[in-house]
Amino acid sequence: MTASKSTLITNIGELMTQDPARGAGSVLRDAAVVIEGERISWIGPAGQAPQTDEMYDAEGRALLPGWVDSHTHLVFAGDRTAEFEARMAGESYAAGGIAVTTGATRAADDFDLTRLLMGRVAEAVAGGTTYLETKTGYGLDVEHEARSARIASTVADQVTYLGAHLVPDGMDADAYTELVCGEMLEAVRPYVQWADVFCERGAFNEEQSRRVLAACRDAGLGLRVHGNQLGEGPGVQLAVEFGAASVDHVNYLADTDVKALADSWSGWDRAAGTGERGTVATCLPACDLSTRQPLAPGRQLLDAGVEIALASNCNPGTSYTSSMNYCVTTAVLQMGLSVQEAVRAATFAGALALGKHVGADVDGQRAVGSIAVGHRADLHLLNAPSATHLAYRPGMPLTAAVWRAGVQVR
Ligand SMILES: N=CN[C@@H](CCC(=O)O)C(=O)O
Ligand SMILES: [Zn+2]
Repeated sequence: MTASKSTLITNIGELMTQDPARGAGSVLRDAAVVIEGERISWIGPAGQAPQTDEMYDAEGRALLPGWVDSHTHLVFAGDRTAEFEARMAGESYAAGGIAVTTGATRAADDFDLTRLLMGRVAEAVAGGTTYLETKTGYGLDVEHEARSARIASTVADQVTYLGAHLVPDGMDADAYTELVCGEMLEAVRPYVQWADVFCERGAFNEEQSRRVLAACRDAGLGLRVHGNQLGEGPGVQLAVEFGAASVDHVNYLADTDVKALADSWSGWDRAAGTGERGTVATCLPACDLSTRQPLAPGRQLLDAGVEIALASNCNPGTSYTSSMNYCVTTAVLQMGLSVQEAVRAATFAGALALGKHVGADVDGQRAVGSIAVGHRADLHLLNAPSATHLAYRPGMPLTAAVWRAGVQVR
């Protein structure tokens, strides 16, 4: 066996590790990092760095963990510009638009769907995303959900089954829910790690959502929920009750929802990043802006003790961007998060939402979302001396270089 190539990234002006184990030392100055193969093998002061095969001079710029985008819908064909234009002219978002994308997705062949997905992942990676979840949900029959799951599994790091995205036109909601929990679940099962349900007015009600979550849990899948996007509803409570890893959107929360989420984290030490984890509240600010919904109450949730993640929700209906830089910028400028909090939400907490946050070699896969020895070498070099520039210089092209599993991909 040949030894892995080692690369020293040195002269890092600000190294934001997002490793809670480092406590107050989680931001290092004049630092260096060594990558060996796909993993991080050393972190420390630049002056004490070991000899390596190769060297990369960061020229005093800031190095962060690569973004972990824990919520995307990238397996689709077609275009919804007209719907977006109507929304900008005053229409509100409704779940029914999903049917338009379903028609176009079913009509695309495997080659085109794969090409479109790969192009979108490449865009995300070029923007600093190094670990990415994506969902089915634009197939909505057994054949096309299974095909979406299979194609997604060849490109994304993790795949979520979202057969329960919309009841297809002409189908009875209960009969469709039955299909989602039975034959469709069996067909996608080899390709997916997670299941999700769009628990919302116009999509799946509480009872149907409960059936989907129970069936998918019994099939051994991890759970996530689209909840409380368009109004208050049962999504958050269901997610907590089922021990879902994440509930996403969380725009309209009753006090009891915030309490349920906070209670799920009562055994967790946020500063140390250890303990019994709860249900992450995943905020999707790009979606909130594109649908003109109030931004999710990220500040309130953090203050209540909830771990919040930021994700792009890249999809053709409500959020046609995979820019995590943009999500972080918005979280700081408009949601009241500090830069540290926003970066943590888009890295460490994203990994938490996908179960990939602690230790190395969890289930044979390395942890992501923080820069620590043994973790996957997923790194994002900014074209700026500090992460603060993400909010200070909104919209600027701040991604200078990206390493994904140890390979420089940009
Ligand atoms: N809310 C449900 N699903 C997507 C939107 C899907 C669509 O409109 O195509 C979301 O997360 O926003
Ligand atoms: Zn979504």
